[in-house]
Amino acid sequence: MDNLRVLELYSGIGGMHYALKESGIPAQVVTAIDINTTANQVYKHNFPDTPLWNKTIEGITLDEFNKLSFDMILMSPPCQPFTRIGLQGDVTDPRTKSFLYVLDLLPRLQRLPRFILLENVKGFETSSARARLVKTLTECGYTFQEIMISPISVGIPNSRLRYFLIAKISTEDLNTQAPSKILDFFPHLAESDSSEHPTFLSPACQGASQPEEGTDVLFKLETTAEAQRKIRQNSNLSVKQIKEFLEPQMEVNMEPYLLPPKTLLRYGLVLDIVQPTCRRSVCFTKGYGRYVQGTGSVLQCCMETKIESVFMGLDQCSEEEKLQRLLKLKLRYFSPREVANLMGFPQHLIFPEKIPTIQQYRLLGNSLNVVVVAKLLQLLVS
Ligand SMILES: C[S@@+](CC[C@H](N)C(=O)[O-])C[C@H]1O[C@@H](n2cnc3c(N)ncnc32)[C@H](O)[C@@H]1O
Repeated sequence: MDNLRVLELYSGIGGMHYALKESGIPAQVVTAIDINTTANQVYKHNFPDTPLWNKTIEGITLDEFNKLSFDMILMSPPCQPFTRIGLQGDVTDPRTKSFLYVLDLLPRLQRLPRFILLENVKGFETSSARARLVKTLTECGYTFQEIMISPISVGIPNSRLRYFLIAKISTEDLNTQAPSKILDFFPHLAESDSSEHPTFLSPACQGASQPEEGTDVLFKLETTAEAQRKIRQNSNLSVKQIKEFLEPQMEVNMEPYLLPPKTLLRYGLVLDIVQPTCRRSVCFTKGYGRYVQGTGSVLQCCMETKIESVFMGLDQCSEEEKLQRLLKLKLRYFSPREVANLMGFPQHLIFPEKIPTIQQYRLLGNSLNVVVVAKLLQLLVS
């Protein structure tokens, strides 16, 4: 396959670019676009040779897009209009404007890109923006699959349930498209008769129910409850332990990351605490390190202290005793490098020194799981 020309919209720190590299697909990002100057500094630092436009997407003309002549669009539009805890402004939220512009532009491009991958939060799947996306893709002749997936399903002990849509231009009669169903597991890619049309089958399906002969199996999937149960079972077995994602030097350098007494006293009972041997952690959001509740897990570093002995009757303790007990656990934040590890970023993602830790968490919290996207890209382009 020739090098694909890829347009990376809403590029942030380049999560999509890393996923593209990780996927092994021969490709080059011809342009990345984002308006966040801090994210752009990080992007530029790590991908100095990629043209990066510090512009609003809706300010770029059809002509400018046509000149880029791209085969693939990778994009993570702003998610605030769709988050369950937000106002859910959806298409009326000004932050959706640029995405609507992209949808408006797509049918008018001189040449439709062959592939599209979109990432967004849970909540997007029920939005009007998603309905418009699906309508546009259908009208343009794309076949697509929607998947809601978390890194746990690729063996990474971190929750980050996200909506993904992968779309491929199709010459098929649109009426024969597979009915749209949002999958909640990772389809496995099976050998396909035609290199043009991959077959997506669950492991449970392989060797069992083969696709009907002669069917276009672009996004044909085994979705029985039994198959899904087996996949979950299998994937749980292979989830790695948190310790595989930790930085060795943090053992001697954890002081700046320890939770301060005030935080322990105020939020001790609502912390999500994990140990190095755990096979789970909660999603790291952009507020990690600044806010405590619901922004990400914290790590217990002193394993001699039993967690039950700390929390048993804690709410009846005096403030002083409460603090003494909690301090014994040596709770710390994950470092940005460790968060990046749990999000599948390679070691060579470097934050320029001038980017403060809190900003690094912020940028990572806005980004995506690289391994999950890489696997989706392989599914899409194989
Ligand atoms: C969910 S984040 C995407 C993060 C990215 N995928 C990454 O790996 O870091 C959305 C990004 O869209 C950018 N953005 C929002 N509105 C924009 C617009 N109108 N034009 C260009 N970029 C925009 C934000 O600055 C932010 O970096």
